[in-house]
Amino acid sequence: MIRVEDLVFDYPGFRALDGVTFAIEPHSITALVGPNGAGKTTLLNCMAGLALPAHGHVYLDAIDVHRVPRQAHARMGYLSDFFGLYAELTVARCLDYRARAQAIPSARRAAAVQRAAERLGLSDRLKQRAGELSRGLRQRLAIAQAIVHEPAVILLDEPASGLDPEARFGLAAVLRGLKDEGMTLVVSSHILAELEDYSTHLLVMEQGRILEHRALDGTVAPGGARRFELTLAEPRSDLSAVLTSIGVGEVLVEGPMARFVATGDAAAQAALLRRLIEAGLPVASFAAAKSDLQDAYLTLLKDNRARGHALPPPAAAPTAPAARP
Ligand SMILES: Nc1ncnc2c1ncn2[C@@H]1O[C@H](COP(=O)(O)OP(=O)(O)OP(=O)(O)O)[C@@H](O)[C@H]1O
Repeated sequence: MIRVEDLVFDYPGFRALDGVTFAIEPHSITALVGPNGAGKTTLLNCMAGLALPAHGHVYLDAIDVHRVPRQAHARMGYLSDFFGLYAELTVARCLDYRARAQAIPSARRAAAVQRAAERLGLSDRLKQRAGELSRGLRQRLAIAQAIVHEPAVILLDEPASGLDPEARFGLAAVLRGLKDEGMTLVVSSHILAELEDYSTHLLVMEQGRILEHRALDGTVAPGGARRFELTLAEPRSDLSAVLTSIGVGEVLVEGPMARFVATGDAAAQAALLRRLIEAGLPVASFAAAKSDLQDAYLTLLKDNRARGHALPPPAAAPTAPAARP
C-alpha cells in the first residue's frame, strides 16, 4: 500500500531521516513512535509529499508521492500536529471548504460533508462554529476535514495530544472505525498505552532511523498462530497437562496463569474457550496476550543505547538541504 524507500531528509546541517525504508499493509493502523526529535514529523511530512527528501522515494500503491503529489493527495489525508481551523466558519462550512479544496464535484459535495461529519460523530454540530467546539471536537473536525475526500490513507501527527482521557477514548474508537471501513492509518503519538489498543503495527524510530517495525496482533508465526493468556480462579496442578491435551502449544504455567500459542480466528478462539471450560478449568479470564508496548518500547530504546547506537550517529547533512515547505 505505502512503500518508503531509502528516504533521506536534511535540515540545514542536520540529517533528520537517514535511509528510512519500510512498507505498510492496507487496512492497518501503524503506530509511529520514538523519542522527541526522532524524525516522526519529518517522516510524515515526507510521506504526505509536503517535504522533499534529498534521496529516496515514497510510493502510494504505484503513485510516486513526490513525482505526482496531486495524484497522491487525492488518495491521502494528512493531519499536522499543529493544525488550524477557521474558527468563524461552521462545521459544515469547514467541511465544505475542504471538499472544494479537494475538487469534489458540487453535485457530490453536500453528501461528502454529511458523510465526513457522520464518520466523526459531528452530524449534530454542523451549524456550530469551529471556534466554539471543545478541543476534542475540534480534533474530530480536523480529522473529518482530512478525510472528506474519502482517502485510502490517512497520516495523523499526534492526534491525541492535549485531549482529556474521555476525548482520547473517543478518538481511539474513531480511528478503529476508519480502519474497519477500509482506510490505512499511520498515527504518531507518545501515548503508548492507547496506541496499543487500536494499532495493528508498531514502527519505532530513533535518530532518523527505523529501530523496529512489526505487527502487534500477537501473531507469533505464519498461519495466524497467536499467543493467549489464561487466568484461573485458583491454581490447578494439571493445568499444563490439560492445555497440552487440548492441542495448544508452547505452554507456560505460573500459578493460576498460563500462556500458550493457538491457531485460528475468533470462532476457533470461542471453541477453545469452550473446551477449557468443558475440561473443568475454573476460567477467570482468557484473551489474546497483549504485547505490553510500553515495556517493549523502553527496552528497545535502552538496548539500542546500550549498544552505543550500533548505528553511527546521523551524519550532518552533506550538501545544501532541501527546504521544508
Ligand atoms: N526546520 C527545522 N530545521 C532544523 N532542524 C529541524 C527542523 N525541524 C525539525 N528539526 C530537527 O529534526 C529532528 C527531527 O524532528 P521531528 O520534528 O521530525 O521529530 P519528532 O520525532 O516529530 O519529534 P517530536 O516527538 O518532538 O514531535 C529534530 O532533531 C529536530 O530538532
